[in-house]
Amino acid sequence: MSEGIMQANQSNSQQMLTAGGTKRTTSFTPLDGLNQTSLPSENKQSANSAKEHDQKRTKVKHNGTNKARQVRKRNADETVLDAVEILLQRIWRSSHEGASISEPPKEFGWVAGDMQSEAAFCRAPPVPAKLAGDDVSKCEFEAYIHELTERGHGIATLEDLEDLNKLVSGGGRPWIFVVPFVLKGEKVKIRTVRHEWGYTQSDLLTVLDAAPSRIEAPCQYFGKCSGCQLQHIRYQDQLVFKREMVERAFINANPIFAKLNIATVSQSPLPYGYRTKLTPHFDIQKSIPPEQVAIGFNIVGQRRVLDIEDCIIGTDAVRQGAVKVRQETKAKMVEYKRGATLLVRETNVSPNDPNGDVVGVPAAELVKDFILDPKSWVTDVVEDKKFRFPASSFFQNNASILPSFTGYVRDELQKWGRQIAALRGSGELKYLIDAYCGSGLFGIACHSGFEKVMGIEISNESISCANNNARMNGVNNCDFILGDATKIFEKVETSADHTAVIIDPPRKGSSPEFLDQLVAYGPRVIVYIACGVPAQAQDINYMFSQGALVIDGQKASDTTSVPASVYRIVSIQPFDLFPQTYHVENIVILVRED
Ligand SMILES: C[S@@+](CC[C@H](N)C(=O)[O-])C[C@H]1O[C@@H](n2cnc3c(N)ncnc32)[C@H](O)[C@@H]1O
Repeated sequence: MSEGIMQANQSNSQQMLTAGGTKRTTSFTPLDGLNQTSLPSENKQSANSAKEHDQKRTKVKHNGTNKARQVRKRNADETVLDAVEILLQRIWRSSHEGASISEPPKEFGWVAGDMQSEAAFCRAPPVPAKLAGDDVSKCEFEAYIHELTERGHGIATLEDLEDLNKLVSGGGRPWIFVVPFVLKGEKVKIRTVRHEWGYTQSDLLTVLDAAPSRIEAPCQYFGKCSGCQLQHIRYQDQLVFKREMVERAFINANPIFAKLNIATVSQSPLPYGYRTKLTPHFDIQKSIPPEQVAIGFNIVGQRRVLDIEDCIIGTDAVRQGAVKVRQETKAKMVEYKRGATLLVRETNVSPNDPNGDVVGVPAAELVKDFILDPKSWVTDVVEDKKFRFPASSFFQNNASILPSFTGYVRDELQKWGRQIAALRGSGELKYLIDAYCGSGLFGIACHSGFEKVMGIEISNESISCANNNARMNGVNNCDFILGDATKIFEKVETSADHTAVIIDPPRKGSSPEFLDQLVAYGPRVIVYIACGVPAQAQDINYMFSQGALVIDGQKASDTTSVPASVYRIVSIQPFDLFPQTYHVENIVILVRED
């Protein structure tokens, strides 16, 4: 077995796809069944777990703004339905501005809140005649892109904007096509793939009228590889898109969140060459000779692997490592009985001795290298601090943005500490809780100025890293403990008046159990960091529904709870940790009202 193997992949019996090596222009060669609304397996898993979590949250206590979503149908991609809803609502409202009716009529379909009825979906949209037969695939149309989903897929109709306005303002509904790699305002040629509930998946054939923010994607695999979705969009416009997506996630959670002010997305210093970790993989199939096995990433919407020689979002060190592990693995492919996932991770080593101890070497003197063994240790550098952790465990993957990311949290904590002290005389922040602390990144980066930092984390391995990292950096006021985040409140002895809490849960968000205890404890400041913004927005809406959050001076009208503490949101700052992909990290700061 290669030292770079993390885990066996499930092999499948599909045919191998020969990698396309040509640079993409505005014409696309559609892969059979290519569409982005079928999620790559990793995303699908996280989407599923987020859904389970949402349901739990909804069951426990929920404001109910998204009730309708529970009844939406099996295969439909929620993000598509959301984007369609937003598009149709926008058009309908703009054409009825000033009119006495403020809501679309009920016959309008799911837009009018008639989402409980499956019939509403099927009734309204006229399926184009060409698509009405049994075989809906491979019909070609010219279509117009009016909106993007939160994953960057285009929502297209056969009507241009003017005709769409006429149709929708008259209460009609267009048929919807979902198309990858397009931009708002573009006219494109598409080929249909299959029907889903309320829309038709399609491939992009040609861009007929390109949007001004369209650029040539620099990666030869873009459009086939499932890793990146936004390379065809100018970087500054990717940031605009991501800000809109954060806004949309919050408004989806509760329309009152339209009142929130979301800052411009803080950009990554490196839009390419930023990823400090890559996990190429391969499948073994009897029908494929070992020398032809593809090593790379999944093809968009499929479980087949695309052979990828180089991934340009990787750092230089990671790209070198990827070339090496690929060569080594190909050379002994004949030995593999099953597929596997390979790991390449950037690390920092002593300039004089790459295998030597880094503990005594100042962070600024370390140099970049790569490692391939999941059991070996990585050293990452963030500002003047070193962080060590096993190569297979979690750490933020964009080192170029981490100084401004952690620096922002530290500056905000200090700023609010000063403001609270100025207002209350002696109310400064003295204690910090770092919940879901991983290997101690935020607790250690923000420790100065606090008397004590306490972290909690469910992974045994990460918690021992966190304590070692504090020691290695000469940080003496941190104590990281093993446990479920919900247990932290049993152990906290510090006064809530002097305490700030950072929470940085996994993509599925936190839990009502944690949030209830957080509000009952009532720290002065809460910093909520999230890579799963929809789940974060749901968590914040949960606080709102419990009466623990005021928005623009307003409390949830239907709450009967009397919370122990009430917060207001003082900032929402997204950070682009994942350029070229639809992912975004978001930091919400809440300050207790007194
Ligand atoms: C998004 S990571 C953040 C880690 C850390 N804050 C960082 O930035 O490096 C989420 C962390 O939460 C941990 N975690 C997941 N569920 C947890 C739970 N119920 N209680 C405590 N920690 C949990 C995971 O092991 C993971 O380290």
